Amino acid sequence: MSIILVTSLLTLVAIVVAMNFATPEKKLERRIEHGSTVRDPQFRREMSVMLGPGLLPGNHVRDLQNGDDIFPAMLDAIRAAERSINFETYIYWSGDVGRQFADALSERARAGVQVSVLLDWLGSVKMDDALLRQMTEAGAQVEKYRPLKWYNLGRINNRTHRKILVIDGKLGFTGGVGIADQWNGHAQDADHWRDMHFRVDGPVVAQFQAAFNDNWIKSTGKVLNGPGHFPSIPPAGDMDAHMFIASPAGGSESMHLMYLMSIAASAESIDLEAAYFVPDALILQALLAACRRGVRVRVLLPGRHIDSATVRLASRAHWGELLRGGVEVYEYQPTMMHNKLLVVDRTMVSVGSTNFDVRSFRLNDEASMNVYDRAFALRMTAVFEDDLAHAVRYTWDMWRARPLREKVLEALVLPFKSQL
Ligand SMILES: O=P(O)(O)OC[C@H](O)CO
Repeated sequence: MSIILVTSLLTLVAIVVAMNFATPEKKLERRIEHGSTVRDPQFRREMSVMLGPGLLPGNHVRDLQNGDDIFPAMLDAIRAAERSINFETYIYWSGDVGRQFADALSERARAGVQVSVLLDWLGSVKMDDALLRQMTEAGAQVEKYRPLKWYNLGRINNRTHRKILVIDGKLGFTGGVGIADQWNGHAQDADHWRDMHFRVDGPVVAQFQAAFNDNWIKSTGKVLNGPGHFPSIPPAGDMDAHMFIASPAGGSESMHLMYLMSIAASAESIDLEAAYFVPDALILQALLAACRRGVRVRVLLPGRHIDSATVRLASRAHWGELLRGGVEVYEYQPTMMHNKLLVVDRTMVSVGSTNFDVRSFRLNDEASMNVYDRAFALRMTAVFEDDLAHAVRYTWDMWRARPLREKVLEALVLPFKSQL
Protein backbone atom coordinates (compact mmCIF):
# COMPACT_ATOMS: atom_id res chain seq x y z
CA MET A 1 0.00 0.00 0.00
CA SER A 2 2.76 2.42 0.99
CA ILE A 3 4.67 1.65 -2.26
CA ILE A 4 1.57 2.55 -4.29
CA LEU A 5 1.19 5.74 -2.31
CA VAL A 6 4.85 6.75 -2.75
CA THR A 7 4.75 5.89 -6.48
CA SER A 8 1.58 7.93 -6.96
CA LEU A 9 3.06 10.86 -5.11
CA LEU A 10 6.30 10.74 -7.13
CA THR A 11 4.30 10.52 -10.37
CA LEU A 12 2.26 13.51 -9.31
CA VAL A 13 5.40 15.51 -8.52
CA ALA A 14 6.92 14.51 -11.89
CA ILE A 15 3.77 15.65 -13.73
CA VAL A 16 3.70 18.98 -11.90
CA VAL A 17 7.40 19.59 -12.65
CA ALA A 18 6.96 18.61 -16.32
CA MET A 19 3.90 20.88 -16.68
CA ASN A 20 5.82 23.73 -15.09
CA PHE A 21 8.69 23.46 -17.53
CA ALA A 22 6.86 22.48 -20.75
CA THR A 23 7.19 25.00 -23.62
CA PRO A 24 5.00 23.74 -26.44
CA GLU A 25 5.31 26.71 -28.86
CA LYS A 26 7.58 26.55 -31.87
CA LYS A 27 10.57 28.88 -31.96
CA LEU A 28 12.40 30.40 -34.89
CA GLU A 29 14.10 27.60 -36.78
CA ARG A 30 15.13 28.86 -40.20
CA ARG A 31 17.79 31.33 -41.20
CA ILE A 32 16.50 34.72 -42.37
CA GLU A 33 17.84 35.49 -45.83
CA HIS A 34 19.49 38.78 -46.72
CA GLY A 35 16.91 41.01 -48.40
CA SER A 36 16.46 44.69 -47.71
CA THR A 37 19.24 46.51 -45.87
CA VAL A 38 18.86 48.56 -42.69
CA ARG A 39 18.79 51.76 -44.74
CA ASP A 40 15.84 50.50 -46.76
CA PRO A 41 12.37 51.74 -45.68
CA GLN A 42 11.14 48.16 -46.18
CA PHE A 43 13.41 46.96 -43.34
CA ARG A 44 12.19 49.68 -40.97
CA ARG A 45 8.58 48.91 -41.90
CA GLU A 46 9.03 45.24 -41.05
CA MET A 47 10.91 45.89 -37.79
CA SER A 48 8.34 48.47 -36.85
CA VAL A 49 5.41 46.08 -37.03
CA MET A 50 7.06 42.78 -36.16
CA LEU A 51 8.68 43.84 -32.91
CA GLY A 52 5.62 45.50 -31.47
CA PRO A 53 5.49 49.27 -30.93
CA GLY A 54 6.12 51.13 -34.18
CA LEU A 55 8.97 53.51 -34.88
CA LEU A 56 8.33 57.05 -33.66
CA PRO A 57 10.06 60.18 -34.97
CA GLY A 58 11.18 63.19 -32.94
CA ASN A 59 13.44 61.68 -30.30
CA HIS A 60 16.77 62.58 -28.80
CA VAL A 61 19.01 59.88 -27.34
CA ARG A 62 22.17 60.70 -25.42
CA ASP A 63 24.69 58.07 -24.35
CA LEU A 64 25.98 58.08 -20.77
CA GLN A 65 29.38 56.47 -20.31
CA ASN A 66 30.05 54.47 -17.15
CA GLY A 67 28.78 55.08 -13.63
CA ASP A 68 30.41 58.52 -13.46
CA ASP A 69 27.97 59.74 -16.14
CA ILE A 70 25.11 57.33 -15.61
CA PHE A 71 24.30 57.58 -11.91
CA PRO A 72 24.34 61.39 -11.58
CA ALA A 73 22.09 61.67 -14.66
CA MET A 74 19.58 59.13 -13.32
CA LEU A 75 19.66 60.52 -9.77
CA ASP A 76 19.27 64.12 -10.95
CA ALA A 77 16.28 63.07 -13.06
CA ILE A 78 14.71 61.27 -10.09
CA ARG A 79 15.27 64.29 -7.83
CA ALA A 80 13.58 66.54 -10.40
CA ALA A 81 10.47 64.34 -10.82
CA GLU A 82 7.17 66.10 -10.23
CA ARG A 83 4.45 63.55 -10.90
CA SER A 84 5.67 59.99 -11.36
CA ILE A 85 8.75 57.76 -11.23
CA ASN A 86 8.61 54.26 -12.66
CA PHE A 87 11.72 52.21 -12.16
CA GLU A 88 12.30 48.58 -13.15
CA THR A 89 15.65 46.89 -12.77
CA TYR A 90 17.31 43.51 -12.50
CA ILE A 91 20.34 44.10 -10.26
CA TYR A 92 19.72 46.16 -7.11
CA TRP A 93 22.27 45.43 -4.43
CA SER A 94 23.10 47.11 -1.16
CA GLY A 95 25.95 49.59 -1.16
CA ASP A 96 26.59 53.21 -1.89
CA VAL A 97 24.73 53.31 -5.20
CA GLY A 98 21.76 51.38 -3.82
CA ARG A 99 21.53 53.79 -0.90
CA GLN A 100 21.67 56.87 -3.15
CA PHE A 101 18.80 55.56 -5.26
CA ALA A 102 16.75 54.59 -2.18
CA ASP A 103 17.32 58.07 -0.69
CA ALA A 104 16.35 59.89 -3.88
CA LEU A 105 13.28 57.72 -4.50
CA SER A 106 12.17 58.04 -0.87
CA GLU A 107 12.56 61.81 -0.88
CA ARG A 108 10.36 62.12 -3.98
CA ALA A 109 7.77 59.72 -2.56
CA ARG A 110 7.58 61.84 0.60
CA ALA A 111 7.13 64.93 -1.61
CA GLY A 112 4.00 63.34 -3.10
CA VAL A 113 5.40 61.97 -6.36
CA GLN A 114 3.92 58.58 -7.30
CA VAL A 115 6.94 56.26 -7.07
CA SER A 116 6.60 52.72 -8.46
CA VAL A 117 9.61 50.42 -8.23
CA LEU A 118 9.77 46.92 -9.67
CA LEU A 119 12.81 44.85 -8.69
CA ASP A 120 13.58 41.40 -9.92
CA TRP A 121 13.38 39.05 -6.94
CA LEU A 122 16.55 37.15 -7.88
CA GLY A 123 18.47 40.21 -9.06
CA SER A 124 17.75 41.99 -5.78
CA VAL A 125 18.52 39.16 -3.32
CA LYS A 126 21.63 41.06 -2.27
CA MET A 127 19.59 44.13 -1.37
CA ASP A 128 19.25 44.94 2.29
CA ASP A 129 15.62 44.86 3.48
CA ALA A 130 16.26 48.19 5.22
CA LEU A 131 16.49 49.95 1.83
CA LEU A 132 13.22 48.42 0.78
CA ARG A 133 11.54 49.40 4.04
CA GLN A 134 12.91 52.92 3.73
CA MET A 135 11.29 53.38 0.31
CA THR A 136 8.01 51.76 1.34
CA GLU A 137 7.73 53.81 4.53
CA ALA A 138 8.33 56.95 2.47
CA GLY A 139 5.28 56.06 0.37
CA ALA A 140 6.85 54.36 -2.66
CA GLN A 141 5.26 51.18 -3.96
CA VAL A 142 8.05 48.63 -4.25
CA GLU A 143 7.31 45.22 -5.79
CA LYS A 144 9.49 42.16 -6.23
CA TYR A 145 9.12 40.44 -9.60
CA ARG A 146 8.28 36.74 -9.35
CA PRO A 147 9.33 35.96 -5.79
CA LEU A 148 10.02 32.29 -5.11
CA LYS A 149 6.73 30.50 -4.40
CA TRP A 150 5.94 26.79 -4.46
CA TYR A 151 3.32 27.31 -7.21
CA ASN A 152 5.59 29.44 -9.37
CA LEU A 153 8.51 27.08 -9.94
CA GLY A 154 8.19 27.05 -13.72
CA ARG A 155 8.61 30.83 -13.72
CA ILE A 156 11.58 30.94 -11.37
CA ASN A 157 13.95 30.89 -14.32
CA ASN A 158 12.09 33.75 -16.07
CA ARG A 159 13.46 36.91 -14.54
CA THR A 160 12.79 40.51 -15.42
CA HIS A 161 16.05 41.73 -16.82
CA ARG A 162 14.53 45.01 -18.04
CA LYS A 163 16.26 48.23 -17.11
CA ILE A 164 13.81 51.08 -17.43
CA LEU A 165 13.46 54.38 -15.63
CA VAL A 166 10.68 56.80 -16.62
CA ILE A 167 10.32 60.25 -15.08
CA ASP A 168 6.95 62.04 -15.32
CA GLY A 169 6.15 59.85 -18.34
CA LYS A 170 8.39 61.94 -20.57
CA LEU A 171 12.05 61.27 -19.76
CA GLY A 172 13.40 57.75 -20.12
CA PHE A 173 16.57 55.82 -19.32
CA THR A 174 17.65 52.39 -20.46
CA GLY A 175 20.86 50.48 -21.03
CA GLY A 176 23.02 48.00 -19.21
CA VAL A 177 23.57 49.47 -15.78
CA GLY A 178 22.76 47.68 -12.54
CA ILE A 179 22.21 49.40 -9.20
CA ALA A 180 25.39 48.26 -7.49
CA ASP A 181 28.80 49.65 -6.62
CA GLN A 182 30.71 47.77 -9.33
CA TRP A 183 29.15 50.20 -11.82
CA ASN A 184 30.65 53.24 -10.06
CA GLY A 185 33.57 55.10 -11.62
CA HIS A 186 34.79 55.09 -15.20
CA ALA A 187 36.06 51.57 -15.82
CA GLN A 188 39.39 52.60 -14.33
CA ASP A 189 40.21 49.18 -12.85
CA ALA A 190 38.85 45.69 -12.33
CA ASP A 191 36.57 46.84 -9.49
CA HIS A 192 34.78 49.38 -11.69
CA TRP A 193 32.87 47.97 -14.64
CA ARG A 194 32.54 49.40 -18.14
CA ASP A 195 28.93 50.09 -19.09
CA MET A 196 26.63 52.41 -20.99
CA HIS A 197 23.16 53.76 -20.38
CA PHE A 198 21.00 56.12 -22.45
CA ARG A 199 18.97 59.21 -21.61
CA VAL A 200 15.98 59.51 -23.92
CA ASP A 201 13.68 62.47 -24.59
CA GLY A 202 10.76 62.46 -27.00
CA PRO A 203 7.66 60.46 -27.96
CA VAL A 204 9.39 57.06 -27.68
CA VAL A 205 9.40 57.49 -23.88
CA ALA A 206 5.69 56.57 -23.92
CA GLN A 207 6.83 53.13 -25.12
CA PHE A 208 9.20 52.93 -22.13
CA GLN A 209 6.19 53.64 -19.93
CA ALA A 210 4.16 50.94 -21.69
CA ALA A 211 7.04 48.47 -21.27
CA PHE A 212 7.13 49.23 -17.55
CA ASN A 213 3.36 48.81 -17.33
CA ASP A 214 3.63 45.34 -18.86
CA ASN A 215 5.45 43.94 -15.85
CA TRP A 216 3.76 46.24 -13.34
CA ILE A 217 0.41 44.78 -14.34
CA LYS A 218 1.83 41.24 -14.08
CA SER A 219 3.08 41.99 -10.56
CA THR A 220 0.32 44.13 -9.11
CA GLY A 221 -2.74 43.69 -11.33
CA LYS A 222 -2.84 47.49 -11.63
CA VAL A 223 -2.22 49.75 -14.60
CA LEU A 224 -0.46 53.09 -14.35
CA ASN A 225 -2.18 55.53 -16.66
CA GLY A 226 -3.33 59.13 -16.86
CA PRO A 227 -1.39 62.28 -17.77
CA GLY A 228 1.14 61.73 -14.98
CA HIS A 229 2.30 58.60 -16.77
CA PHE A 230 1.32 59.23 -20.38
CA PRO A 231 1.53 62.99 -21.00
CA SER A 232 1.60 64.41 -24.48
CA ILE A 233 5.29 64.41 -25.40
CA PRO A 234 6.51 67.01 -27.90
CA PRO A 235 9.35 66.20 -30.32
CA ALA A 236 12.78 66.57 -28.71
CA GLY A 237 15.02 65.79 -31.66
CA ASP A 238 15.06 64.08 -35.02
CA MET A 239 15.83 60.46 -34.21
CA ASP A 240 13.47 57.62 -35.16
CA ALA A 241 13.25 55.08 -32.35
CA HIS A 242 11.14 52.39 -30.77
CA MET A 243 11.28 50.37 -27.58
CA PHE A 244 10.08 46.78 -27.73
CA ILE A 245 9.83 44.04 -25.15
CA ALA A 246 10.20 40.31 -24.98
CA SER A 247 8.94 37.87 -22.40
CA PRO A 248 8.40 34.12 -22.37
CA ALA A 249 4.80 34.99 -21.44
CA GLY A 250 4.33 36.80 -24.79
CA GLY A 251 6.51 38.12 -27.60
CA SER A 252 9.31 35.81 -26.48
CA GLU A 253 10.98 35.77 -29.89
CA SER A 254 11.18 39.55 -30.36
CA MET A 255 14.80 39.94 -29.32
CA HIS A 256 16.00 36.90 -31.21
CA LEU A 257 14.05 38.07 -34.25
CA MET A 258 15.46 41.59 -33.96
CA TYR A 259 19.06 40.34 -33.94
CA LEU A 260 18.45 37.83 -36.73
CA MET A 261 16.71 40.38 -38.95
CA SER A 262 19.32 43.07 -38.31
CA ILE A 263 22.24 40.76 -39.00
CA ALA A 264 20.52 39.44 -42.14
CA ALA A 265 19.95 43.03 -43.32
CA SER A 266 23.56 44.15 -42.82
CA ALA A 267 25.41 45.12 -45.98
CA GLU A 268 28.60 46.76 -44.65
CA SER A 269 29.29 46.38 -40.96
CA ILE A 270 28.17 44.81 -37.72
CA ASP A 271 29.71 46.16 -34.53
CA LEU A 272 28.61 44.23 -31.48
CA GLU A 273 29.53 44.72 -27.83
CA ALA A 274 28.20 41.86 -25.76
CA ALA A 275 28.71 41.38 -22.03
CA TYR A 276 27.46 37.82 -22.33
CA PHE A 277 27.90 36.27 -25.77
CA VAL A 278 26.42 32.78 -26.02
CA PRO A 279 24.80 32.63 -29.46
CA ASP A 280 22.59 29.84 -30.73
CA ALA A 281 22.98 28.07 -34.07
CA LEU A 282 20.77 30.53 -36.01
CA ILE A 283 22.71 33.54 -34.80
CA LEU A 284 26.01 31.85 -35.62
CA GLN A 285 24.77 31.04 -39.13
CA ALA A 286 23.57 34.62 -39.60
CA LEU A 287 26.92 36.13 -38.53
CA LEU A 288 28.85 33.75 -40.80
CA ALA A 289 26.52 34.46 -43.73
CA ALA A 290 27.09 38.19 -43.21
CA CYS A 291 30.86 37.65 -43.36
CA ARG A 292 30.49 35.63 -46.54
CA ARG A 293 28.71 38.49 -48.28
CA GLY A 294 31.51 40.90 -47.32
CA VAL A 295 30.14 42.48 -44.14
CA ARG A 296 32.84 43.38 -41.61
CA VAL A 297 31.77 41.79 -38.34
CA ARG A 298 33.50 42.99 -35.17
CA VAL A 299 32.57 41.45 -31.84
CA LEU A 300 33.85 42.99 -28.62
CA LEU A 301 33.56 40.78 -25.54
CA PRO A 302 34.77 40.87 -21.94
CA GLY A 303 38.23 39.48 -21.38
CA ARG A 304 39.55 37.79 -18.25
CA HIS A 305 37.60 40.14 -15.97
CA ILE A 306 34.25 38.66 -16.98
CA ASP A 307 32.16 37.96 -13.87
CA SER A 308 31.05 34.52 -15.08
CA ALA A 309 33.70 31.95 -15.95
CA THR A 310 30.98 29.57 -17.09
CA VAL A 311 29.64 32.04 -19.65
CA ARG A 312 33.18 32.62 -20.90
CA LEU A 313 33.63 28.89 -21.44
CA ALA A 314 30.33 28.45 -23.29
CA SER A 315 31.07 31.56 -25.31
CA ARG A 316 34.59 30.53 -26.31
CA ALA A 317 33.42 27.17 -27.53
CA HIS A 318 31.83 29.05 -30.47
CA TRP A 319 34.62 31.43 -31.27
CA GLY A 320 36.52 28.96 -33.46
CA GLU A 321 33.91 28.72 -36.18
CA LEU A 322 33.32 32.48 -36.07
CA LEU A 323 37.04 33.25 -36.36
CA ARG A 324 37.44 30.76 -39.20
CA GLY A 325 34.49 32.39 -40.96
CA GLY A 326 36.05 35.86 -40.78
CA VAL A 327 34.44 37.37 -37.66
CA GLU A 328 36.84 39.64 -35.75
CA VAL A 329 36.77 38.88 -32.03
CA TYR A 330 38.22 41.27 -29.44
CA GLU A 331 38.56 40.98 -25.67
CA TYR A 332 38.17 44.07 -23.49
CA GLN A 333 41.10 44.29 -21.10
CA PRO A 334 40.77 46.82 -18.25
CA THR A 335 37.70 45.46 -16.44
CA MET A 336 34.39 43.65 -16.89
CA MET A 337 32.73 45.02 -20.03
CA HIS A 338 28.97 44.96 -19.45
CA ASN A 339 27.81 46.78 -22.61
CA LYS A 340 24.94 45.66 -24.80
CA LEU A 341 25.32 47.43 -28.13
CA LEU A 342 24.68 46.59 -31.76
CA VAL A 343 25.44 48.98 -34.61
CA VAL A 344 24.55 47.84 -38.13
CA ASP A 345 25.85 49.57 -41.26
CA ARG A 346 26.52 52.66 -39.13
CA THR A 347 22.80 53.33 -39.41
CA MET A 348 20.85 51.30 -36.87
CA VAL A 349 21.69 51.10 -33.16
CA SER A 350 20.19 48.66 -30.69
CA VAL A 351 20.66 49.14 -26.94
CA GLY A 352 18.89 48.11 -23.78
CA SER A 353 18.86 45.22 -21.36
CA THR A 354 19.21 42.37 -23.84
CA ASN A 355 22.32 40.23 -23.72
CA PHE A 356 23.51 38.32 -26.76
CA ASP A 357 22.63 34.96 -25.28
CA VAL A 358 19.90 32.38 -25.27
CA ARG A 359 18.78 33.42 -21.77
CA SER A 360 17.95 36.90 -23.05
CA PHE A 361 16.36 35.54 -26.24
CA ARG A 362 14.18 32.93 -24.56
CA LEU A 363 13.99 33.10 -20.77
CA ASN A 364 14.11 36.67 -19.53
CA ASP A 365 11.79 39.63 -19.82
CA GLU A 366 13.81 42.17 -21.80
CA ALA A 367 13.36 45.68 -23.21
CA SER A 368 15.51 47.12 -25.97
CA MET A 369 15.43 50.30 -28.00
CA ASN A 370 16.38 50.57 -31.65
CA VAL A 371 17.43 53.96 -32.99
CA TYR A 372 17.66 54.76 -36.70
CA ASP A 373 19.79 57.83 -37.00
CA ARG A 374 23.01 58.24 -38.91
CA ALA A 375 24.62 60.75 -36.52
CA PHE A 376 23.78 58.65 -33.45
CA ALA A 377 25.04 55.49 -35.18
CA LEU A 378 28.31 57.24 -36.03
CA ARG A 379 28.60 58.41 -32.42
CA MET A 380 28.09 54.85 -31.18
CA THR A 381 30.62 53.56 -33.72
CA ALA A 382 33.13 56.01 -32.23
CA VAL A 383 32.31 54.68 -28.73
CA PHE A 384 32.76 51.14 -30.06
CA GLU A 385 36.13 52.02 -31.53
CA ASP A 386 37.21 53.69 -28.32
CA ASP A 387 36.39 50.48 -26.45
CA LEU A 388 38.25 48.54 -29.13
CA ALA A 389 41.35 50.58 -28.30
CA HIS A 390 41.22 48.93 -24.85
CA ALA A 391 40.85 45.46 -26.28
CA VAL A 392 43.12 42.77 -27.67
CA ARG A 393 42.26 40.84 -30.80
CA TYR A 394 41.70 37.13 -30.28
CA THR A 395 42.91 35.01 -33.17
CA TRP A 396 42.19 31.62 -34.67
CA ASP A 397 45.71 30.51 -33.64
CA MET A 398 45.01 31.48 -30.04
CA TRP A 399 41.75 29.57 -30.13
CA ARG A 400 43.38 26.44 -31.54
CA ALA A 401 46.15 26.60 -28.94
CA ARG A 402 43.88 26.94 -25.91
CA PRO A 403 44.64 24.35 -23.22
CA LEU A 404 43.00 20.94 -23.24
CA ARG A 405 41.52 21.65 -19.80
CA GLU A 406 39.57 24.54 -21.32
CA LYS A 407 38.29 22.41 -24.18
CA VAL A 408 37.06 19.76 -21.74
CA LEU A 409 35.32 22.36 -19.56
CA GLU A 410 33.69 23.90 -22.64
CA ALA A 411 32.24 20.53 -23.58
CA LEU A 412 30.89 20.17 -20.05
CA VAL A 413 29.13 23.55 -19.91
CA LEU A 414 27.80 23.63 -23.49
CA PRO A 415 24.75 21.43 -22.81
CA PHE A 416 23.59 24.03 -20.28
CA LYS A 417 24.24 27.09 -22.42
CA SER A 418 20.58 28.10 -22.67
CA GLN A 419 20.50 28.57 -18.90
CA LEU A 420 23.63 30.73 -18.54
O1 LIG B 1 22.36 40.22 -16.36
P1 LIG B 1 22.98 41.57 -16.55
O2 LIG B 1 23.43 41.78 -17.95
O3 LIG B 1 22.17 42.68 -16.02
O4 LIG B 1 24.29 41.51 -15.68
C1 LIG B 1 24.21 41.32 -14.31
C2 LIG B 1 25.48 40.73 -13.85
O5 LIG B 1 25.61 39.45 -14.38
C3 LIG B 1 25.56 40.65 -12.39
O6 LIG B 1 26.64 39.88 -11.98
